Amino acid sequence: MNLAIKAVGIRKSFGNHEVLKGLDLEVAYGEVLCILGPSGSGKSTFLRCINHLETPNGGYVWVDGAIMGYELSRGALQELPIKKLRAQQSQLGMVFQHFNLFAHRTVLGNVIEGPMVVRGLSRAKAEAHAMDLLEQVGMAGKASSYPSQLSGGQKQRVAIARSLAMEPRVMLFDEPTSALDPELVGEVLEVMRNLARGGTTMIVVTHEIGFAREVADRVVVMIDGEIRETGAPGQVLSNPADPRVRSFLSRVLA
Ligand SMILES: Nc1ncnc2c1ncn2[C@@H]1O[C@H](COP(=O)(O)OP(=O)(O)OP(=O)(O)O)[C@@H](O)[C@H]1O
Repeated sequence: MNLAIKAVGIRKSFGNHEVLKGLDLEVAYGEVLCILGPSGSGKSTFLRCINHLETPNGGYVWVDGAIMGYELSRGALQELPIKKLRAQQSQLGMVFQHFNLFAHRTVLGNVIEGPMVVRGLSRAKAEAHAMDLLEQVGMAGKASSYPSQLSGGQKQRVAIARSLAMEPRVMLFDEPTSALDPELVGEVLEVMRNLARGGTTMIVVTHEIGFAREVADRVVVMIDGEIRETGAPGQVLSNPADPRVRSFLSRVLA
């Protein structure tokens, strides 16, 4: 069986600033991987390179065995035209720190938009599926509300349902709780915990060490554009081998 994600030698620079210094990562289907690390270590950039929201300057990413951003044409790799790239990207659900909901659409309208436009589902099918997903994230009762009528935690739960509606192979979360008031963090983590229990493949960039300890199958710690440590949460979080990882964790766990 293919890996869900395989990334090899991912490099990314902005001007002279080398943000990612050749990262390798493999994620199996059903796995939950949490990426931790200090602010500015390149976690978000890595996630954005995985789904080609940023084009890496070096290295390749495979999603279910297909190389992201390229196709083989006459024996050579050619960059994908934008339409094909968008189709590939839709295999990766992305949940951002800021929810990016359409303000002028209802909750239901937000969730059915992608499946109707991109997957070509009928309104009735898209609506039935969306209501199931809204039920799953505890938001079915707000289907006809507008985003401005929701709390941050509720908006993020809708954003998660909207990503799931595209039936992605992998869900990517980029600090999904860091813009939330502390009392709203728990409800979003609970939805993510349930997804993980249900077997969803997930890569989660997070500062929530407790969530990583409890839910992750594997934890990766990035420092200064490199993966410095990877392993089971118990081992990485309690007994890291790398001194810089030890120092980062002792700061955040203090
Ligand atoms: N589009 C961009 N243009 C220029 N520099 C960028 C861009 N995106 C990210 N960077 C820089 O890359 C570095 C890594 O940023 P990134 O957001 O990936 O870090 P992070 O580990 O996710 O940080 P945080 O935990 O604070 O979100 C930072 O120095 C940032 O300023």
